Amino acid sequence: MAIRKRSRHSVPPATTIRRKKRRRKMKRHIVMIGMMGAGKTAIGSELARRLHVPFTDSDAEIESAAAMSISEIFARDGEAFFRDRETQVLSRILKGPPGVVSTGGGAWMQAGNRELIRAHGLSVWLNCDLETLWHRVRQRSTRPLLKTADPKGTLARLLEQRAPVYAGADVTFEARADDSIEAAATRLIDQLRGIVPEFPEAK
Ligand SMILES: Nc1ncnc2c1ncn2[C@@H]1O[C@H](COP(=O)(O)OP(=O)(O)OP(=O)(O)O)[C@@H](O)[C@H]1O
Ligand SMILES: O=C(O)C1=C[C@@H](O)[C@@H](O)[C@H](O)C1
Ligand SMILES: [Mg+2]
Repeated sequence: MAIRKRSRHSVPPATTIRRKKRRRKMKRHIVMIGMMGAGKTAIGSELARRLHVPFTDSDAEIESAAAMSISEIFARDGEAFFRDRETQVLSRILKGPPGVVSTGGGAWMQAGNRELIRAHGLSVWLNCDLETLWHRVRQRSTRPLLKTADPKGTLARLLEQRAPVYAGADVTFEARADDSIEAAATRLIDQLRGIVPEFPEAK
């Protein structure tokens, strides 16, 4: 049987086409860090959806493992207990398949967690101003650290203490009060595309 040679202009075999269409795989996690209300969960889940990668939220994982809300865990077992669980859960998530991981607002404050995150992912600080944070968190009573006589003052103090440590993240994303979650995710994707070499194509 005669074997026909492919011309320079012929259509490539189906296998080549499939290989070209296959999505680029992320090699490391993208880890969202920052204050409560900065949008780690909201923007993180939108980012994961657009990149077609798994999304995990450390707060949600702790709550489902304990079958209790974070407020209940703080009230029954205390903050130190919660922080231990947070480290365990983060370690498990970060050793799993790469995706977008949203952390709790205090996770980056522990040196051991920062090491863990640096070993497995790219950290992204959602930098957000106090007024925007307050506007977002004041409606809901799900943040135990804000159950004080002056929650806005507490939020301001936490922001002041934490901002210099958050600033050690690999990437700083300037969260804007007037962005929608979708618009923020689009800006973040554009910013990350220039930083992450194997960045997957986004929707
Ligand atoms: N542009 C925006 N970016 C982020 N969040 C927004 C935006 N606009 C509105 N929101 C709302 O603000 C809230 C942000 O809270 P979110 O739970 O995502 O914060 P978080 O950083 O995960 O906080 P926590 O540390 O408490 O988990 C959500 O209710 C979200 O719907
Ligand atoms: O800022 C923090 O320390 C916290 C933020 C939330 O995500 C939760 O992890 C918890 O309420 C503590
Ligand atoms: Mg969250």
